[in-house]
Amino acid sequence: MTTVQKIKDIEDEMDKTQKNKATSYHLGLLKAKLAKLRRELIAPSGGGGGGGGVGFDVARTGIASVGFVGFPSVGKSTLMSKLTGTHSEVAAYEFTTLTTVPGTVKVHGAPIQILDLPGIIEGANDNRGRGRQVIAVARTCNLIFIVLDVLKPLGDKKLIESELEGFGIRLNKKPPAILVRKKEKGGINISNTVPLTNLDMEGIKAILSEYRINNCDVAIRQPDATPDDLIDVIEGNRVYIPAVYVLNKIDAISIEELDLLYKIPNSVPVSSREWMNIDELIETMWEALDLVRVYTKPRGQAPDYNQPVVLRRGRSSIEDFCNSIHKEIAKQLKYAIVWGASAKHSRGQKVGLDHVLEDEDVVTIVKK
Ligand SMILES: Nc1nc2c(ncn2[C@@H]2O[C@H](COP(=O)(O)OP(=O)(O)OP(=O)(O)O)[C@@H](O)[C@H]2O)c(=O)[nH]1
Ligand SMILES: [K+]
Ligand SMILES: [Mg+2]
Repeated sequence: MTTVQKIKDIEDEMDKTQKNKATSYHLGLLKAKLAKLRRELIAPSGGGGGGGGVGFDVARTGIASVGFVGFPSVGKSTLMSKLTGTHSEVAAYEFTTLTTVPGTVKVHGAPIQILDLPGIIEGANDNRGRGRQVIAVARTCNLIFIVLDVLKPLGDKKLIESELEGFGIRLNKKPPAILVRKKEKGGINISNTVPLTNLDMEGIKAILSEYRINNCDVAIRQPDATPDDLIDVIEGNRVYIPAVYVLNKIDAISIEELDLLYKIPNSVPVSSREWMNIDELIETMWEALDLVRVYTKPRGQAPDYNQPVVLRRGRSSIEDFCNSIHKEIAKQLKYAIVWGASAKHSRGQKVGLDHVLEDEDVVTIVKK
């Protein structure tokens, strides 16, 4: 039996199994088995897997990258070309784009790399089409634009999501607040700081046993944690990436139809070809990227608002700020003065290397 058939069998059995207390253990086992098979499926039998393959790996530039994922001919290249001014072939036939095409767009002073990708088809993680390479690139992006054709958005949305999920990409989700610490002995210890709604002891035990984990501490701090969350933590190779649903070709539908589309969370309706609502799309991109702009103020002078130093959230300390200007600066720092949201007061706060900056802060570096 092939892995794909085995997966299908388990999915069928899960569909047939009623979800209740008595079946928690059984369902937990099935879910863990399924996760292991899916891993087998995407693990490369020869060459790469995580890597892109010829033409898929492109040089990364800019502070963050946005990957365009979608079925063929939904308008990915039309959008990317107009957004960045970089040429990427557009045509009415499917699979016009055959490789990663990079471009750059400057948003609020920050250069953002845009990666136009080939269309994917259902069964991408079964390596049909170029799905595997496309999704491998998507896995390394800071934001994914899932581009949908408004004439068939909902069905396509589900399919694309499940292709990405199959590759360990978790969209618009935080890593689960679950800790699994394996030990040499002592059996299994499960503790939860919150009442659990989707996970019970039987289910947890089944999953651990399927992974042959006999000694460990499990600490759960998330009330709605699911068996899949636990499996994600055990598997450990998941990536958590924000996604925006770009509903393209709104020029082809009526206002009434458009009203319904607005109900899809994290979505922006646009027309790439007619350049409709692109401003909202860019603003949404900016917010989803969650970048931190820092303006430099030389001592005794006005801040330079034209050339922000752009940092990523979580890597926005004074040290990160110094390093992004020049490797030596952090060593020479006596202290920094900060104005803005991260500062305790408006007079300018004296801070050290580990101070965390916020978007639009102003910084003066004082050297030793
Ligand atoms: N009506 C309408 N047509 C569009 C829009 N954007 C793109 N198209 C058309 O859709 C077709 C496919 O556009 P592409 O940009 O090549 O689509 P793609 O997603 O890059 O396609 P592949 O690279 O083949 O996956 C072309 O005929 C475009 O002119 C839009 O906003 N409205
Ligand atoms: K096309
Ligand atoms: Mg294209």
